[in-house]
Amino acid sequence: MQEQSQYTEDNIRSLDWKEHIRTRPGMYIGKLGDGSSPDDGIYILIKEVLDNCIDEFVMGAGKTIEVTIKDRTVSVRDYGRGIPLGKVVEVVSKMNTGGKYDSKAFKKSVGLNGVGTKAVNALSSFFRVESVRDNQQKAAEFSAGNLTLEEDLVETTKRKGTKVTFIADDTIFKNYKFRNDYIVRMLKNYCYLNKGLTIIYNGEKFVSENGLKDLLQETIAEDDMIYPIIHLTGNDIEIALTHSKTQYSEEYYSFVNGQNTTQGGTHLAAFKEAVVRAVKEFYNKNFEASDIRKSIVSAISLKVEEPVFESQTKTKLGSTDMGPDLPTVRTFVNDFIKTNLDNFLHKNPEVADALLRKILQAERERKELSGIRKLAKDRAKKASLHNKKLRDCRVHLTDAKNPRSLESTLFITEGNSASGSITKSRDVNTQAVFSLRGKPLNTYGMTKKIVYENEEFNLLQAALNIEEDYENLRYNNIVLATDADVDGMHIRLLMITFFLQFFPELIKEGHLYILQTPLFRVRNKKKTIYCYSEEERVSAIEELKPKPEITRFKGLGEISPDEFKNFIGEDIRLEPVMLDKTSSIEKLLEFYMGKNTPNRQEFIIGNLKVELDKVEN
Ligand SMILES: Nc1ncnc2c1ncn2[C@@H]1O[C@H](COP(=O)(O)OP(=O)(O)OP(=O)(O)O)[C@@H](O)[C@H]1O
Repeated sequence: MQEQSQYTEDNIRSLDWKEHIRTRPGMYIGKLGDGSSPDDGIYILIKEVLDNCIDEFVMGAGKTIEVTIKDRTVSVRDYGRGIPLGKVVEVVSKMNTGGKYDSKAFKKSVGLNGVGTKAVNALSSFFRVESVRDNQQKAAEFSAGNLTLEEDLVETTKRKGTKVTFIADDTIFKNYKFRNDYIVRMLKNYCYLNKGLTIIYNGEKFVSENGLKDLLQETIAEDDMIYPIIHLTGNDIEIALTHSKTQYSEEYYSFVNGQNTTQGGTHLAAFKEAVVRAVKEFYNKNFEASDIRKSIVSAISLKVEEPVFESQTKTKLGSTDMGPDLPTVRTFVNDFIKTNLDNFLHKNPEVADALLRKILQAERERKELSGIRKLAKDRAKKASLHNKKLRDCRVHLTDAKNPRSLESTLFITEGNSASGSITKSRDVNTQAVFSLRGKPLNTYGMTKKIVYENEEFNLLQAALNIEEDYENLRYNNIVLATDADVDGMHIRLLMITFFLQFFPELIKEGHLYILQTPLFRVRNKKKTIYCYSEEERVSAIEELKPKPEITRFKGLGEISPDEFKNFIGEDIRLEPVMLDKTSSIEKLLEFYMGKNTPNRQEFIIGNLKVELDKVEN
């Protein structure tokens, strides 16, 4: 009753655009992470600005885009037509204002809502837009979406185009840092999808001549391919595919109107189905779909009119049709692949033979595994009922409707006290804990059978729920939380080996992380600072002068649950395990785990670098 009587006119608020974006940033730019994941909002900000430049390129205006990132200042310059000078302020600060609503030309663009730049503007502590046309320039500056400066029109000799500079607001994006490799990957993707476009990023030049073929070439090494990349292009569709010798699972890249749809959607579903159907028809055999798709490495790009995405971040296509009064996405993709893949296989019998051998091999392996798999599954089921290894959380990645699903995290720990501390201090909604019993098995050189036979791995696989495919992955973040001593490093290495060998996509798609834990605590009566490096320690001591107390943390087990909360809560620091080329998975494993390299192992354990791609071959 009390509550109802408090409900008056005063309770009804309507937010203005800036406020709305700033109170609900997730709706516009997705995750508010610190930049350690490629789908964090700070990268979406860049993308929103870039998408407008790309639209200009697609219109035939401006072949070069310059991107500069210095610390936290991002600037993006295109040589397109330039925003109409009288509208420069409006298009970046008035919701649903844009030039793409009724233009036929923009039907196949991703920018239609008239929202993107406004979101960037509202979420930036500094935002400047400059447009040049007909030797005149108009510029304006904002802070958190509020106009702070509007320059008069001035004469200029600059080339026409638009330049946007912004600094993401660190009261919204806390502790963020741009990761160069994520940005490079994003920019490269733009190049693959826009042949002829040059992007210059901090002076480095990116350009692609062969589109999706170049993309795959980057992901998989020539000698890991069962047959050379098949690259098929048509009106509004481009696909590329091959099969890997070493990779167990399936790998897909998908794009719609130049947008990387990291969560797939109707076009990807259609592509998977179409490949299976075309292959079955070509060989005239009723193969299992999973045998055909096993080890596939592929990409599809589609152009759809007025696409519908499932959110403003545009990572999943929802459209069922190619556009108004056009066939369905499914029919379109299917027809294209049926005709063109079939033709290709007829014309290239050596590829057809290689593919057939691969499918038959997958079939054999599946049958071999099926007996043991069933056993293992039953065992895992029984065990998971009272799985002491797993302390699960409530929200999982598979609960797509729950906005917190992206936060779902599985900590893999070792040692009773560390597991205990994490279990006590975690957020039971989103953080689960899997405890290893001592050192896990070294899986280097073993076959997938071991994942089923080894109880620990089998339970881990069951917890992750990726036995059939990655779509059912239950946690967005898989975090290795081991001590920073030699044993801990070794366990970390063994676990990375395990994932590299059997689930490389988890690494490629950025799900695997290493938990950073502080080396020191520096505090005085008023303040506590946790330090993750020597430099941080020095500056903390400086800050808390004259006589702070300094404690060195040796292992995770030593840190009390209360204290642990500070490291796995909001301020959690995660270092992603990165892998740029599957190409070298074999070589990498050999390098890391090769039996003949005890010296190397010593070296690695002492100097374990998280970025695996830095290994020299
Ligand atoms: N680099 C640019 N060159 C030319 N015009 C631009 C540029 N950036 C923005 N504009 C103009 O500003 C308008 C608003 O851009 P904004 O990013 O806010 O929305 P949008 O691209 O129309 O749609 P979306 O919400 O999907 O991003 C665009 O429609 C376009 O007319």
